[in-house]
Amino acid sequence: MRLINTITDRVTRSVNWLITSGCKQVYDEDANRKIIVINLFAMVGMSITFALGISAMIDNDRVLGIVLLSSSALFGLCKALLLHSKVLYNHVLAPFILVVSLAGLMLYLVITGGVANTGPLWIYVLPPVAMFFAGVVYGVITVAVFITLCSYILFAADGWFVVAHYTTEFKLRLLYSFATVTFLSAFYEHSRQTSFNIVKDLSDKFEKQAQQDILTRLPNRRGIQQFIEFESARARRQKKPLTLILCDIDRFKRVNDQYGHDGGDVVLKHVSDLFKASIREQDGVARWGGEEFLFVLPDTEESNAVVLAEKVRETLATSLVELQQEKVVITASFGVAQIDFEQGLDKALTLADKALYKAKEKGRNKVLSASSLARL
Ligand SMILES: Nc1nc2c(ncn2[C@@H]2O[C@H](COP(=O)(O)OP(=O)(O)OP(=O)(O)O)[C@@H](O)[C@H]2O)c(=O)[nH]1
Repeated sequence: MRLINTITDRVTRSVNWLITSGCKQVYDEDANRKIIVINLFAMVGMSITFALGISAMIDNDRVLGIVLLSSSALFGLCKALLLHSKVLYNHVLAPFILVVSLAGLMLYLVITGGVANTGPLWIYVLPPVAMFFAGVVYGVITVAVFITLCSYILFAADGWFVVAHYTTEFKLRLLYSFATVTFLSAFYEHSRQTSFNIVKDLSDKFEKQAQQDILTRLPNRRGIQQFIEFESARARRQKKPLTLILCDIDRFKRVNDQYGHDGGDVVLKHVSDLFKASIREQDGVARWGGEEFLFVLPDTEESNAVVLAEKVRETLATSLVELQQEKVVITASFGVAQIDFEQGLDKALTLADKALYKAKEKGRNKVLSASSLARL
């Protein structure tokens, strides 16, 4: 049983690796989905053309055999390109080779008729594949070039170029039906792309909303998380300091009790606007909880963060907020802690929280740093 599980697990992982090679996190979902289809198409195309090529060779049809085996090799090349993530633009190069080799193979089948004149039946594969891999514009251009070449080969060059014999009705209907399939494929791909873009825009909008606090327009806890992780990684890599300031509005419950929830919201907006205006472009500030805010200050030592917190504290305390025709003084307390990368982010947050608690304890409207706690 364990052996079967191990084998199933290995097979699943190998198949997964084979069909997802070339996918990258930096590409959007649609691009990665295309890469998976390219992988599948290249593998299926490589296998089928290889089998047909060997069969043609056995039947002594050397030219068809060589063409099919060459196509198989080109499909294999697409797969190999996707396996090598270091090849630049491999996700563009692979579908290009795939579409061009497919078009070449289809032209060959039209010219020679393939097996018993059934070759042209395969050309309907080209429009949906070209549209999907190259997009509507390049797909239509590719298919237009293909139809032009086909028309020339079937009509103008007839007699010396086309090896297979087709009736004029067959040739005309082949081109009409091919043009119809092309139109339908372009229409389908355009609708698919449009629907994808609408869904993506909506999903981006919802994602943004989920990361932003509606009242203050500041990032919320979830929204600042990515920024903290990114800046932590950068600070650790570049051996630069990164400091956090946790801030809590003083006696906010009283504001709510006295001026109502709407009055409290006005204060939250006032404080947020003031915080946003106080930081540098590279800094981040978020609404961490109800009346709690978190500043993330890259390339800043704890002592410098204390200076900034002092400045913000003083500006807030001196900028009065108008609530029900009254000018109200709003103050806040601040806890500052530099991240020690040996101890991690959570430890710095705990220290900042402790410093903030101490600042409240010492009478509020104060700034305290984590390192000053030891001296208290
Ligand atoms: N208006 C408003 N109030 C909120 C919001 N989120 C949290 N609050 C209120 O904020 C208040 C926080 O009160 P406490 O945690 O007791 O703290 P405090 O009154 O600020 O006292 P200290 O922190 O000790 O100075 C609570 O009454 C919450 O209901 C919000 O979005 N809008």
